[in-house]
Amino acid sequence: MLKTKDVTIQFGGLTALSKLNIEVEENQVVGLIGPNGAGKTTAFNVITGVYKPTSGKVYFEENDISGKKPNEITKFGIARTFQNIRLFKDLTVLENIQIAEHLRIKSSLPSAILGFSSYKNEEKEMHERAISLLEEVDLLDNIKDKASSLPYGKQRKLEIARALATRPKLLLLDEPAAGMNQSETMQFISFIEELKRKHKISVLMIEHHMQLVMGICEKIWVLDYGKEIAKGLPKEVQGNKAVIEAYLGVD
Ligand SMILES: Nc1ncnc2c1ncn2[C@@H]1O[C@H](COP(=O)(O)OP(=O)(O)OP(=O)(O)O)[C@@H](O)[C@H]1O
Repeated sequence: MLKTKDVTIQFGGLTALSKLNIEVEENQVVGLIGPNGAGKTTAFNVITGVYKPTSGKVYFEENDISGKKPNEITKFGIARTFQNIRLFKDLTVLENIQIAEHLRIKSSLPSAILGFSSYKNEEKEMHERAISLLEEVDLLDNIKDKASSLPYGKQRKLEIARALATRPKLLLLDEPAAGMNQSETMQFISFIEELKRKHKISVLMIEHHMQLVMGICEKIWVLDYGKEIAKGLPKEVQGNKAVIEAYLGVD
């Protein structure tokens, strides 16, 4: 479903990504790991249209999406969360979801202004869907709270619900378990599995928490200095010499 073909990104003299070839298949949870500065977030930024590849291509369901704008890529069916949570902090929990839903609303502005029934129906449907998403991430009791007032773990879940509101086929999660304790992290495994089943999505996840990555990902790509150093099943990657050396910083 997602394929990067020899994606390279240069920032001045720095090659942040070098000939990256990642693949995510339908209904798969894939991990993207590697030491700090390896290029993981840069890979997300290329896939979601924040950066244009210097060379190489990104394909999603056979469409060439390289260099398309982030809002176009959302419409293809890719949504993401950020390493540093990005919510509309002064808006309520519900409003954060509604904004995301409006990104994909079908009615045109004139029909919205004139209050045509198609628009009203869509509004009603969107409201119901927002409520069901918030119920799914256990935020129904916080619906009127400002996003900034939520504890950290709930903000992360709101960000995921907001991403789901755009009805993605592929969800990119950038360090979703950062700041979670051990038991929250373990619960997060079943949370993601449930999302995958219910929304029929694939997930590409950057994560440093190895137990989570090994417990949830069907396939793992490992980057170091912008290059793929290993890929495979969790147990294959875990025992890979290059991976162990990259993490230990051995030359
Ligand atoms: N906009 C930019 N301009 C210049 N250099 C950048 C830019 N974005 C990323 N880089 C550089 O590219 C390299 C890869 O960074 P990136 O953030 O993708 O790494 P990462 O694997 O996500 O690291 P971390 O685990 O610390 O988040 C780093 O050397 C970073 O400084």
